[in-house]
Amino acid sequence: MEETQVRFVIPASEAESMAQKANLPSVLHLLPSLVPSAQRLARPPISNFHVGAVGIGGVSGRVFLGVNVEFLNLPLNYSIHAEQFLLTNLSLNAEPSLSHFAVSAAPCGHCRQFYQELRNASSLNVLVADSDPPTAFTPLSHFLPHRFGPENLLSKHLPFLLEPHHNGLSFLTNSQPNGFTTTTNNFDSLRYAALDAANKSHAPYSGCPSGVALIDTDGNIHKGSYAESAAYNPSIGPAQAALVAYIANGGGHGYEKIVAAVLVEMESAIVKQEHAARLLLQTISPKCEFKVFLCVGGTKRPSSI
Ligand SMILES: O=c1ccn([C@H]2C[C@H](O)[C@@H](CO)O2)c(=O)[nH]1
Ligand SMILES: [Zn+2]
Repeated sequence: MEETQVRFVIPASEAESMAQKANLPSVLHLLPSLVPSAQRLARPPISNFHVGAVGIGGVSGRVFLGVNVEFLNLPLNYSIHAEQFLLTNLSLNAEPSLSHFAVSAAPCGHCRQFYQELRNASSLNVLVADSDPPTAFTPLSHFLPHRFGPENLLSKHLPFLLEPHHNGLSFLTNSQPNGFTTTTNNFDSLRYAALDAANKSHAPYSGCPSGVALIDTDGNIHKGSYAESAAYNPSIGPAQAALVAYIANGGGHGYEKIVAAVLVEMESAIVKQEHAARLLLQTISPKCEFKVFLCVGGTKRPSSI
């Protein structure tokens, strides 16, 4: 597969014709064949270990890519695993479920845990493409038996990760901080994009949803929603999620093009993203102007829509 053909989201019809052209019986067979192309899109300047994950949306049949992303000069736990990138990519494209994915190396324990957030976690099919011939698709429950997951903490009637919901957040009146002098004239769009991302955030454990929106020098906005794990630590922060969008939307090789960022989180939040998000964004793009807007509303348990 030529690299130029591969994007982070492949429409279902295109995936089908790619499978046909490659003489593959179905799009499921295409997933492992795209793994090497995904690996080439990874950004691991610390490990130089390229991980690629390729999954198929359970509803649309679109094919989604995920790659690992590491950040120089930051602690390792700011990194994004390819499997986390993949789920974030589905989320930002409003794909409500994942049925199969292929990945270049066995998913680590942290990723096995993160995938427990999906309603179909046990029957999600995983193919590890590092052996020749590759192993067959195998249910995630094989990789993580006796799991800890959302059911340990929450009712199963609540929306799971990727399932549509709205957190009911809105801005405090006069929430524009004094002295915010963004050089972009799309500032209001940035603020509302971050609010939209916060409203889509999956934060049922803390009740503290949040979202980040970035703007680049071309005026493109990239937004990401905070997504929690029942086991807390595998959660993905809103700035990481927005960087997934930046990369998946074809943002440049580096991050210097990111000129401004807005975080929206709740005034009453007991889990705050502000410091971690600022540290991440200003480390990778030192000139990035970073502001926080507080919001109110929301319920501890998001409502399904
Ligand atoms: O399940 C895994 C395990 C590791 N990595 C990445 C994280 C880091 O960037 C590099 C080395 O661990 O590989 C993943 O993307 N997925
Ligand atoms: Zn992992």
